[in-house]
Amino acid sequence: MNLPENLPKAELHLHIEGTLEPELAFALAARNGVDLPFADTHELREAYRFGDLQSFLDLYYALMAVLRTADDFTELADAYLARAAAQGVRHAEVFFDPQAHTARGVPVGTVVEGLARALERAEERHGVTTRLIMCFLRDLPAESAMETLESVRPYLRHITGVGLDSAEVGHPPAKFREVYEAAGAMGLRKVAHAGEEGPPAYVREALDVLGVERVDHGLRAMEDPELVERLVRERVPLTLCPLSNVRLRAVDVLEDHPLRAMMDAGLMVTVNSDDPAYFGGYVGETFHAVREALGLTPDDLRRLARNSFEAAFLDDDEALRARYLAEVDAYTFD
Ligand SMILES: Nc1ncnc2[nH]cnc12
Ligand SMILES: [Zn+2]
Repeated sequence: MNLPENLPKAELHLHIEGTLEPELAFALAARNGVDLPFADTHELREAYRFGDLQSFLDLYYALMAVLRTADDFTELADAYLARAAAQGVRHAEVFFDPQAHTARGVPVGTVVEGLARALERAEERHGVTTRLIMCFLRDLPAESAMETLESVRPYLRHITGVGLDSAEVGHPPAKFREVYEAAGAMGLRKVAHAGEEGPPAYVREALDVLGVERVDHGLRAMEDPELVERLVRERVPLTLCPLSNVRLRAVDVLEDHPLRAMMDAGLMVTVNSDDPAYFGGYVGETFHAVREALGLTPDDLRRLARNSFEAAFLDDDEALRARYLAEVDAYTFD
């Protein structure tokens, strides 16, 4: 059955560590001899009530303790890709947080090679093409980000771009000017979280100082009409994550989410799942939820799916992008 939410799409805002389901967390904890401060998966799920971004990040980083070997990262990514494929994802650009692992003594090569093994066989196994994007933790010093960038030189063939995530307020994009310059010189594409909890000025800075090609979230850009006009004019893609915004209290309820208003304003928006194991749904479920809550039409959904492929880092394979766009156009809704 061709469910509307399963139409072909690209997922462009997905933290692989945020796909760690409680069941896999406990299985890896047992395998690696890691003690989790929760009795079982039920008790862990009970902890998924967040007041803001930081309260989520505290749990998100704590649970990563179970990820230790390259096989762990492969298994994590494989599980995500299987689920995503079942919900119509044809292309996934996957974020990971190297510093969250190296800080625990896991070598960056273990992380990259573990993830790359799953991503590189995903086309054959799941029918999903992939890109890998390494994110810097913005609440750590810029020097740490620069060292992290240097440390991945041996693995650059696996990495398409850099991003910026973690606690936003108080850590403006400009803090990472030199790091992004260096990343650009290494041929890496650039994105950054901005305007999730931070002000519209952070979105401008991400564009003007870091030179990002897409803005992750960008929600608070809506407070600044001039910025909106610019984002429309320059067709800057915004990778929205509506379920995340509700769970982290950026919006009260999904019905209040500005997605529809952003589309109406002419913004190039995409819909993504962010950290699906924590926020109540993968991207298909997210499409379903926004369709119900905001009354999106089949044409709206098709627009979102087209945007996702247009915003994807597929410039090295325009024929593939064209094929994906044709798949969106050919998809019929039940
Ligand atoms: N939504 C989010 N914002 C900032 N950092 C993150 N890391 C994982 N998910 C994140
Ligand atoms: Zn995110």
